[in-house]
Amino acid sequence: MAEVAELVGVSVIRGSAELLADIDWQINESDRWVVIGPNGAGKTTLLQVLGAHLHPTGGMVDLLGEILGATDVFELRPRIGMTSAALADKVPRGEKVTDVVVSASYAVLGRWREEYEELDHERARELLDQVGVAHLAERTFSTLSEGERKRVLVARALMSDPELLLLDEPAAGLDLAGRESLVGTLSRLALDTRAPAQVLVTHHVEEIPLGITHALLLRGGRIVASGPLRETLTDANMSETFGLPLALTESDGRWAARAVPNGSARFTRRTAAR
Ligand SMILES: Nc1ncnc2c1ncn2[C@@H]1O[C@H](COP(=O)(O)OP(=O)(O)OP(=O)(O)O)[C@@H](O)[C@H]1O
Repeated sequence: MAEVAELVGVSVIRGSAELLADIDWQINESDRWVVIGPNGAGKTTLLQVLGAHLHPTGGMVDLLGEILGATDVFELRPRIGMTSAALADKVPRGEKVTDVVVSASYAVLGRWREEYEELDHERARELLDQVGVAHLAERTFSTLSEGERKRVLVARALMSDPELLLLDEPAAGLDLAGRESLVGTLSRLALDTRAPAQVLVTHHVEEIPLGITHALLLRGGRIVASGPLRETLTDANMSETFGLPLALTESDGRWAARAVPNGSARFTRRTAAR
């Protein structure tokens, strides 16, 4: 099984704040990971490291066979597809949807003087079709709804045929119908054996698409648990991650979580016993 990324003892420190500590993680070609954790857990920081946008303070990061710090990140980044709210904010006003997608071939945002081949445009249209927004290709990105923008950014992330796909809270801010529809699209992507290795960040187990194989739970910059999805996504691990007694249920591959009423005494006993 080919390895896509390996992190050994990774830490990120800013001033006196430890954003990430002791992160050991291996991602293989066929893996589809979900990273779950509360606000401020370090999820986005971890994704920034995986996207070669942030160099860690300590430890070793091997991305697609290249060691961060000893490789040209500008050659590495196009091999990694990424979506995030920060990226959406950087799309220039007035940018056409099809150009938001096609410009990913050069790992730039905002078309300027690059010359694209007709094949690139064809691929952009195919990808927009794959995520269900082909009809919006000629629209201006800033006129799209939140859900439509998220889909366009997934198409953009796939444009360079990446070997690793990073999705930072792809369903955040969507209404129920929008979330379910996007989770359906992401499920097809996760289940597609030809698709690249994937890492999806979320706060909510309800947003885990079908096809996700592994979970990494993060709290305070440290891994609480990581491994195959069903072994990792347990009541005990999730309760520790969110600091709240939680009960999880799974039905047909979709997950839900709720706080356990009067569960605090049980939770306190269990965590105190560690
Ligand atoms: N430059 C910085 N200096 C100090 N602290 C920082 C810096 N950048 C981020 N942080 C802190 O690091 C922590 C982790 O941030 P990060 O954005 O990775 O968390 P997250 O899990 O993605 O959070 P959220 O779910 O709220 O998006 C937060 O407490 C944040 O305030």
